[in-house]
Amino acid sequence: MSKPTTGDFTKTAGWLDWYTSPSTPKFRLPAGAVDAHCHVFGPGAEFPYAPERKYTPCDASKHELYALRDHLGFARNVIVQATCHGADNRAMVDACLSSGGKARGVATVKRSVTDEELQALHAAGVRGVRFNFVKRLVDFTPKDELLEIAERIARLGWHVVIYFEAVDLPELWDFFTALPTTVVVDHMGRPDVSKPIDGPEFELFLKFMREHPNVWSKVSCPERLSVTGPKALGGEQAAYQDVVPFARRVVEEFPDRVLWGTDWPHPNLKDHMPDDGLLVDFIPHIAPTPELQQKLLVDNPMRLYWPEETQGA
Ligand SMILES: O=C(O)c1cc(C(=O)O)oc(=O)c1
Repeated sequence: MSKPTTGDFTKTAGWLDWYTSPSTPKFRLPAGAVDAHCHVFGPGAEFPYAPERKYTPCDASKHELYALRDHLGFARNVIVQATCHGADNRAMVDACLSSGGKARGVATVKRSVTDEELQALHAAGVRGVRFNFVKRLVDFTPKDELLEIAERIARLGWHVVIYFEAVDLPELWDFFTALPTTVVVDHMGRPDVSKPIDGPEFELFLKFMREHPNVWSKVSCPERLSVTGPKALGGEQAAYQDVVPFARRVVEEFPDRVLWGTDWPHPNLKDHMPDDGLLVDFIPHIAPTPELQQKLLVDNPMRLYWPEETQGA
């Protein structure tokens, strides 16, 4: 992979660029595996970053994403709109459209989006919208506005992806449980993995999934959640051990409602940039059997993003 650029933009101070020479994973992904959470950034010269953004990244183009997909052994991608592009979905849509059917997308839209625009997003491969509640990433959007969007996209058969931090789940509970669609939680709702797995915070998250069969979770981002590591660098085969019990618990209890993604190009990491090949080697620690791996990496994302290929299967 070539070196990242930033076009006319100046990166946020301390920005870490993606890892340019990922190792070849030792773990062999099942055929048809989907990287169900990744992003594209710009390139800024072609797809400018949004004026309201909270960070300015390095560029991370569709070409780099496809190269990573092929290198790691994934068959497809789900490209999630990154907050640095606001509700301007052009970079994500362009990446979906030029993937030859190998990418689907999750968009960010405003209440003012027209039905024609939603139809165009659908035609490009978008199958969900993302609602973000992480305060360092976005400004607050009123919940009645989000509910109105959710009701409109439900008619298209799309789902809602939510990103929030564990401490905020009690306050967001009523809103999340009122959503009329499948609801996919980013990065397990960001548990504090230094707290006990059977403590009240993670128990609330498990209860959220247990009591609401429309709620799914991405068991992604160990590199973001880990406190004690070790880091996925230098050939480490047992990275982020403190995250393993949390992710494994979700995979084992809800095997048909979990997704996995690289989160490339890993926005806003402060400590280190992981080797994406070693991140793939993390998967069998949290999904230890071939059956769980098949569901996590193939069956579940295909059911959600390419249902037309799985119906009747
Ligand atoms: O934790 C983050 O900083 C982060 C940011 C974004 C985004 O800016 O869209 O997406 C993610 O999945 C994670």
